[in-house]
Amino acid sequence: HPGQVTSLSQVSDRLKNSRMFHSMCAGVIPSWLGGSLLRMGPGQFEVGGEPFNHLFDGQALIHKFDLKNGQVTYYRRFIRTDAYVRAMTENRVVITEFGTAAYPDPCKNIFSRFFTYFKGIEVTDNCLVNIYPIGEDFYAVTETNYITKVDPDSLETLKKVDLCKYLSVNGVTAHPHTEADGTVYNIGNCFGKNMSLAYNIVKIPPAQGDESEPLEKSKVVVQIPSSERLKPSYVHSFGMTDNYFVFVEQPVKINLLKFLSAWSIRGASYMDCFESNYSMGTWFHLATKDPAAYMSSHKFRASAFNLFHHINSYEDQGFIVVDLCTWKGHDFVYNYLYLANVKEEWEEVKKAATRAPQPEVRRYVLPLDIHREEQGKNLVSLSYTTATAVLHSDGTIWLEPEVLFSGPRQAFEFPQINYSQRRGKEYSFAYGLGLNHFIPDKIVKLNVQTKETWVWQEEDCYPSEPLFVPTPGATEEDDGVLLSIVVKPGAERPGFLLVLDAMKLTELSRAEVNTIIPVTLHGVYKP
Ligand SMILES: CCC[C@@H](CCO)COc1cccc([C@H](O)CCN)c1
Ligand SMILES: [Fe+2]
Repeated sequence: HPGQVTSLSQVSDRLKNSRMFHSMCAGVIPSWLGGSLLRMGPGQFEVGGEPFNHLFDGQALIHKFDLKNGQVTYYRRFIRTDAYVRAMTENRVVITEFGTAAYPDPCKNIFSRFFTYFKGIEVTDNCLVNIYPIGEDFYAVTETNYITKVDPDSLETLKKVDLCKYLSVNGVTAHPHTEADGTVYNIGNCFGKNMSLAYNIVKIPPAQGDESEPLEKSKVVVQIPSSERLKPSYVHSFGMTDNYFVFVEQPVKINLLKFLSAWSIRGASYMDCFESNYSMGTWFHLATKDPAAYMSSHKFRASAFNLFHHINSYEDQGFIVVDLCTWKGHDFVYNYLYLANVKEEWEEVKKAATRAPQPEVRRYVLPLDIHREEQGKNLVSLSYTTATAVLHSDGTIWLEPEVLFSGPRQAFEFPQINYSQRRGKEYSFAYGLGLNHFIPDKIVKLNVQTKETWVWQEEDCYPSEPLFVPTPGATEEDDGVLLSIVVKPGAERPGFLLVLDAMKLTELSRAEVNTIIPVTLHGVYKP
C-alpha cells in the first residue's frame, strides 16, 4: 500500500519492470530541481495487427524523468489497465477506445455474440491523458468514470477506481483544479436517471492524514443545467477563481441516444457520438464556490467555438476575466486528430488543417452586476481590455472577446501558468505548445497583459506541453523553469528532456536519451 514507507532499494527494484534510460546531459540542470516529471500519453498504437485510429486511442504509457543532483534518468511503463491487459492477453482490441471500435469476440458463438449486442459497452479505463494527485495518491486518467491509481515512484499500477461508486457522474475531465490545501475540484457530465441532464462540479477533500480514502468524502457541490436536454456538451476543462466556477458550454454535443444505445451493432466508438449544434453559439455559466450555487440569471452568450483548455480566470472590480484557448467554429477539432491525418506528408497535413477550425487565444470578461436598465451598452469598465459584454432585451448578455494571440493555423495550446502562485488570480504569463497546422513545433511564452511573445524552436524538434516549475522561494511570477519532453526523430539520441529558463525561454539544459518518446498529453511535476 502506498502508505508503507518503501525504501529506495525496494522502489528501485520494483522499477525494474519499467524500461530505464540513462541520459546524457548538455548544459546545467539547476541544482534545486530535484523531483520527478510524470507524464501520460498513448504508447501502443496497434494490437494484433489491428491499428488504433485516433490520437486518444493508444494504450496508456506513463513516463518519468527523475532529476537528482543534476543527473536525469528516464523510465516508462505501460499502465496495466483492463483495456491493456485484455488486449495483450487476447492479442486484439478488446475494449472500444475513443476513436476505435472493438469487434465482438470472434471466439464466442453466435448466441453469446448476439446477447453482447444488447449489453452496454464496456467503458474504457485507458488512462492516457493526465496524471494528478488526489490526497497522497496519484491517479492516471482519461475522461470516463474509471481512474487508475499508480505508484509515482515505481510506476506500478495499483488499482482501477470507478468514480460512479462515489459520485453521480458519467465521467470527469482530465483537468481538475487543486487548491493549496489539496482540495480537488472537477466537472463531469451527468446523464442521470430520468435523463436529468447536467454538468456536475465535484469536490474531493484533501487527505485527512489517516488511512481514509478522500474519494469516500467526495460530493457534487453544484449542478449546471444543460442547454439541450438530450445532448450535453463535451467538456474538457473549466475555470475556477477564488470565489467562482466558470463553465463554458461549447456547441460540440454528445448525442446521448447514440452514446447510451448498443454500439456493437454499428461498430461505433465515442467519436461517433459527437455532433455539432449549429445554432446555440457558445454559452458561459457561472457558479459561486462557497456556498456553491449556480447563477441562473447570468446568461452569457458568444459566437461558436471549440474549447479544450482554459488558461486561467480571475476576479477584478466586479468582473470575471476568462482566458481561453479557442478554436473558431462548431466543427469538432478532434475530427482532425485521427492518426491517419497526422501521419500524412506535410502537404497533406497542411491541406487538412486548412479546413479545420482556426485557433485563437481569447479573453472574455463576464460582468457580475447586471442591471436590466443598462440594456444595449457595454457593461465592461476594465481599463486594460477591449472585451465587451452587452445586455440584450431577452436578458442574455452578448460577449465579444479581446484576442490575445492569433496566427493562421498557429495554435497556442496545452497552456500552463505558474499554477501554485497565480491560479484564479490576476496573472501575466502563460506558457504553451505551439501547434503549426496541428504539428507541435515550438514552445511559446505569452504575456497576457501586453501580448508580447517569446519562442523556443529548433529544426526537426517536436516538443510537448511545457510544465512550469517555480524556483523555490521565488516571488517573480516567471522565476522558474519550463520542462518539456522533445522528440528529434533521426537524431542519435532522439528524445530529450528540455529545461528552459521561464523568464527568457533560453535553454538551460537538455537530457538526451537514446530512444524515441511517443507524444505525451499532460502531466505533473512531483517535487
Ligand atoms: C462521448 C464522449 C464521452 C466523454 C466522457 C463523458 O463523460 C469522453 O469519453 C472519452 C473516452 C475515451 C477517451 C477520451 C479522451 O480523454 C478524450 C481526449 N482527452 C474521452
Ligand atoms: Fe487537455
